[in-house]
Amino acid sequence: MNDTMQAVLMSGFGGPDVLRPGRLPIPRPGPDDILLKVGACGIDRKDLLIRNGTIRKRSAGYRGAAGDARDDLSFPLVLGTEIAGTVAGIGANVRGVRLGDRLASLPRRGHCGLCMYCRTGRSESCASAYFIGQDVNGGYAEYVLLGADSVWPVPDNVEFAAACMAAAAIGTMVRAVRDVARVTMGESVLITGASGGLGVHGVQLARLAGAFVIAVASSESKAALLRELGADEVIVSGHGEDWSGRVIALTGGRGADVGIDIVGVATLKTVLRSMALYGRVATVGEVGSGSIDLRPAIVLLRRLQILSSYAPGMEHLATALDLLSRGRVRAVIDDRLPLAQAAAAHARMEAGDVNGRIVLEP
Ligand SMILES: NC(=O)c1ccc[n+]([C@@H]2O[C@H](COP(=O)([O-])OP(=O)(O)OC[C@H]3O[C@@H](n4cnc5c(N)ncnc54)[C@H](O)[C@@H]3O)[C@@H](O)[C@H]2O)c1
Ligand SMILES: [Zn+2]
Repeated sequence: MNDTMQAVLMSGFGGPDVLRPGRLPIPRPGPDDILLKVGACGIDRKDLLIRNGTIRKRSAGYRGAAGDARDDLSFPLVLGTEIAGTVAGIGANVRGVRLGDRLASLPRRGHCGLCMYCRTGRSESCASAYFIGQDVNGGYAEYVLLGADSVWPVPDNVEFAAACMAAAAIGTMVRAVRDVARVTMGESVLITGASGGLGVHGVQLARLAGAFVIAVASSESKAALLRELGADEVIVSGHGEDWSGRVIALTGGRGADVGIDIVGVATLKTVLRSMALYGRVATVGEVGSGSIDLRPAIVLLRRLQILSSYAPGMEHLATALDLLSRGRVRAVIDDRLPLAQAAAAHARMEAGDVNGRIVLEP
């Protein structure tokens, strides 16, 4: 094995041009590491937020010590949290993984396994977990280090370009649709940001749950794809418009039973206005600092529940891979690009010109 690898190096915060192809030593697995040869790495919106400086700090879990001052990210950094590939090296403490195994990863690792959250199936809230492609180098590279606590086997009939999305783009929506909003047969479900990486899978999952699906998208070409994926109705709207009247009309004057808001500041208020009495709203998007003004009466008088759907867990990753394998959900791949095209892919996502996920294939 040659001892260097191709990687996309982020030289600092800025526009897409801070991402440049370069070379790094192939990382050596420590005792708790799995060395993965990357088959595919999806580009998550979070990668853009790290690159443009919206997210500037390491996560609190990085050193495992709660209360430590959080350090600034250091450069060069390799982005990439949505990873699938083949095991190429195994640390001495890792059990249950063999060379050549095909694996997909959660966006984080380092779960302690002992805290209240780890022991109750909520390890996404473990204080010692840290992020791949933020705190440590990620998947925009030929090789990446993962943890045994962050991986799940990929079924033989699922290609890496689909498997890499199983955690963030699909698993997050499994949690939002099934566990948080608890969508049931016959309900109406409104989904914003529907043509993005999370949304295209959320539409399919809500339909799979038996719902009547109303998707919001920004162009007619995106609407056509959403209909093909199972959306019953698509509202085509410019960013910032109030389309709640359309939702009310499409639901016979009642409003939607469930709202899955994948955008955030730009849409949450309109989602709340679109809800039926007793509506449940799951917020998925927006880690920026913007805010909305909210009249508490709208929540009270409509008897609304506003819920958070934070991050996929291992069970969501496993379920997503199973759904892909059984053909119940289709991974929507906008484009497959070599590592050298990472900056161009970021530019396209900034322009909003993407249906589903762009996937890098080293
Ligand atoms: N809750 C979680 O665990 C979790 C996990 C992954 C991603 N996310 C977040 O979910 C969001 C979506 O992620 P993604 O990877 O699908 O992103 P994406 O870029 O693939 O898709 C975002 C979609 O939102 C639309 N959009 C963007 N700005 C808009 C605006 N102002 N008004 C209306 N529509 C707008 C875009 O056109 C696009 O269709 C991001 O905020 C991301 O950080 C959350
Ligand atoms: Zn823990």
